Amino acid sequence: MDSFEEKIKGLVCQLKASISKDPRITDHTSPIVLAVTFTLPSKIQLWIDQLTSLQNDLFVIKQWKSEIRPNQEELLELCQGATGIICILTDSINEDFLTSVGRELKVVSTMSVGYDHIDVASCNRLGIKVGITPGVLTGSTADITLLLILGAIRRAKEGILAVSEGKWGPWNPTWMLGYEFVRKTIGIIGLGRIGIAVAARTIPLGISKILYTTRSSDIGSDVSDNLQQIKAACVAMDQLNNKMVHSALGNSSDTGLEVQKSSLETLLSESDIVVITCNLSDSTYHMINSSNIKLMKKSAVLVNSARGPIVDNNALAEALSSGTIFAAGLDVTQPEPIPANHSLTSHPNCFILPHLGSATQETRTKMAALALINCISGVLGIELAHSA
Ligand SMILES: O=CC(=O)O
Repeated sequence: MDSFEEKIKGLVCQLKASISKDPRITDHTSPIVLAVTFTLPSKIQLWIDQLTSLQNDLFVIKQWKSEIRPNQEELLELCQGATGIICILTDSINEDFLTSVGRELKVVSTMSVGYDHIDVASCNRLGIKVGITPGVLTGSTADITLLLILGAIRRAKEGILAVSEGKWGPWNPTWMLGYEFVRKTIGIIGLGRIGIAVAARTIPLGISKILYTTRSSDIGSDVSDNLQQIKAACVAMDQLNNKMVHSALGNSSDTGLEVQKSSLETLLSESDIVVITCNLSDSTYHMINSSNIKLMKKSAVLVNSARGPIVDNNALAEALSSGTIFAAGLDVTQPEPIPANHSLTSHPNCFILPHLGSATQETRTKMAALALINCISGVLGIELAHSA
């Protein structure tokens, strides 16, 4: 965070110089307008407040402060004439919006790693930069994905419901059994930063094979080597801890980890845990549909921490009801929020969280810092730290 603070400090100094009324520094005639569509985490909001106090006829900050999200008309009103916009993933930054905002717009900086809510092709055509916040949310999103995997595979939702609904009877050896990870295969659809972090988190639980799809040619031997090393370290630790007793990782001589790129079909049919961590795009919309969900094992779980529309909800609801798959864990749905009376919401085998992937104090602060850095950089015409 310190390096982010330093970076923001430097950029704010440059911005201040640019909005100073000194004619030797100021070469722009229309004011710089920053539009911020939400209230940032407190540490970063302080920077926005500081900038707000500098407002003059060369610099204006407009910020949406209400808890209720703006509708499209209100969003446009807020952003009209903006030079830079800091937005979030629920703001629809489409072509109409971009052209209506006006010609001064230089940068749209979203506080998210996903950018399916922004028409990047139109931004490129109009010369508008698009800032995103990758990297800083990898760990927290991987953590919540692991929570979903565990919640689905160990029937957490059913267990919680049984307790709250008074259906917790006497201890029963065959009641509410799930599955474990030992010698299982995890399939990661879209093995990028988050996918790799998820895979790494499942290795200590006993996973022995990772299948993956990726847009790039493959993940590279360094990533694969790192995953192998995690496995070797976990097995060594397990052997040390369990010399005389049951080994948590199963057969202690089973030290290998297979890491293989595969087709979607092979991944779906061979994996015990299928995790979606890819981007939403035209080619991944409803990628998990009624025909390919049938390829999955009856005992398999499907986890989505990427974007809701990658999974066809109806197909998933049907697969859960018919026992085609064992359970699902979702941090994202289509739509969001998913209605409380939706068939997936009430499904006992569908463990749903309300898009909490990056929701930690630390991560959201870093994301906001990066979004601010990207926005000021774009306004000043400096290369963005991370662009779409
Ligand atoms: O979903 C969260 C993000 O894209 O940052």
